[in-house]
Amino acid sequence: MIEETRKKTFLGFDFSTQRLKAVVIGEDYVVQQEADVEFDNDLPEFRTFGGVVRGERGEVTAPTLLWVKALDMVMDRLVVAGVDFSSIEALSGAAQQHGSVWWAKGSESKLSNLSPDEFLHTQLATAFVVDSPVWMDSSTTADCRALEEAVGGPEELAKITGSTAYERFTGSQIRKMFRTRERAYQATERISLISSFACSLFLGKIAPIDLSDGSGMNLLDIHTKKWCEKALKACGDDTLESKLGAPVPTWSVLGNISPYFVKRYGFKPDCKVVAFTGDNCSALAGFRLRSGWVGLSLGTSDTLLLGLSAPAAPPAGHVLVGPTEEAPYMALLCFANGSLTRQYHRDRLVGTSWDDFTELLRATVRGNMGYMGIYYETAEIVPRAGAGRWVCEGAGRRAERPQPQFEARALLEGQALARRAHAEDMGFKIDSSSRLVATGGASVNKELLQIFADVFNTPVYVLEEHGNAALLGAAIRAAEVWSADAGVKLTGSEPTLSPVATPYPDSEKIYTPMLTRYRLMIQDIPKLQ
Ligand SMILES: Nc1ncnc2c1ncn2[C@@H]1O[C@H](COP(=O)(O)OP(=O)(O)O)[C@@H](O)[C@H]1O
Ligand SMILES: O=C(CO)[C@@H](O)[C@H](O)COP(=O)(O)O
Repeated sequence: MIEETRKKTFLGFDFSTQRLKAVVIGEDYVVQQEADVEFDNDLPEFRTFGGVVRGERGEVTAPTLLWVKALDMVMDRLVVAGVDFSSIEALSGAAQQHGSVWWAKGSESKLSNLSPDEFLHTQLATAFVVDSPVWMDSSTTADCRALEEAVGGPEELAKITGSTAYERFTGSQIRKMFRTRERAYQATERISLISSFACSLFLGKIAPIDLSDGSGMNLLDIHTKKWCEKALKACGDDTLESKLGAPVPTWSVLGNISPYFVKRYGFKPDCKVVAFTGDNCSALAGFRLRSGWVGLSLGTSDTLLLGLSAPAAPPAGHVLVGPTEEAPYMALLCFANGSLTRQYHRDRLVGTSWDDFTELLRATVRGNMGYMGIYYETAEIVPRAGAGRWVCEGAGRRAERPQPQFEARALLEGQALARRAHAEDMGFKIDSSSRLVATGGASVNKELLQIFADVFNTPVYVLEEHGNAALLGAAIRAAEVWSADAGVKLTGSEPTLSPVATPYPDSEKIYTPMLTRYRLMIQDIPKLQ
């Protein structure tokens, strides 16, 4: 490795559900500038709520052009923040997982001939055949069952692809498009994940899908790291493989940045674009979790993540190819009712202030005098269930009109109990070396993290450097992949973890019986088939 003195910086993006974030780090991995664009408020013309548009039968989509316009906007905000684009050696990114982008015929040629004098969104206005189905979509149950059957059953599909069929996974979404909108399918030149779509904008051509995010499709053989032929055949026609392109390791340098960015923003022509990946994969790369540590992403979804050394087929949740060479595989468990559900009930119970919600929580005790609740404002992924609310008192009776303070705690304790119960079903074991490492928008809420610490009976940490591990992970991956590729040593080191919540000594006594009650409660919830 050589040491160089010229200033080197790295750029990371996170195209998550509700906003687009960007960060510039130095070669010491210290954050230098950042910017973000919130879809609902900054781009109201797309009429999204929480970054998405909901249909009547579980369809959840986002207008693809919204993300392109958000990129135009975030780039301008980085300019205003004083970013010197000429010092950026490499960039990478993360994006919400599973969602698909349907590129119209001729769009790759548009991507490679962009005029630097105009915004991306005006030039790509006709580049997408349909809006993008996203991870909250629950409209493909029939396609999931058909995919499982075609591959030899749910266990076989899980053995091959790391997961039984899930509605939001891209394979069943593609199958639904092929089955119900065949003209749109046929008019499609390429299908990207949201991560590889975002990467394509920087690369000036369609970027390959990376193996880690590609494992969230139910189409990839996570052992051979190639598309599973039977799964492809079940989801589309013989053009599907070429529509997807061959997947690549997440740590690949895909090429130099497109001339559009060089001319419009002053990037160096040899600034490298490193493959983009899923936000949870990127968070895992940002966390550097040790054995026994679990990542807890509290973004729009609540997601639990852990690194694995081998691709064990999970009884619940998903196994993905890992995002770095050090983390060959990862396990993931995703709950759809995360921040937006907390936010909805905060608004209902006290209005728009998190401080007022905290006051409400403080009027209750840990264990909530027996009140427990399960609140789904959107179809839940784990367990598979439709929207609904189930609140009961200590004696197990349905609580008819619980006071707002009991509801506030029942919501948060119910969520944490669900995370623990289903993590245990996935094989997660708690011992004295366990830790939760939290990230995402809600990880600033100390009371919420205290509830997680108590329910898991495990200390909770956060990253000192940044509250968004997916975003920081994207910039660090750009730096590390560039460093290995260029043979140039960087000074950055492991992120620092700070403790934010420690379990009280009586936590186990309070929450173990509640865990049993949670398991009984979910048996009575009508499941989606
Ligand atoms: N103080 C807080 N307490 C709890 N949740 C919060 C707080 N501040 C922000 N949030 C939640 O963070 C969410 C956004 O998190 P973020 O990680 O940006 O989402 P995503 O990455 O999915 O777009 C919002 O929906 C909001 O409810
Ligand atoms: O579907 C999943 C993971 O399987 C979600 O976690 C999405 O990746 C959305 O992420 P956030 O926007 O909630 O971070």
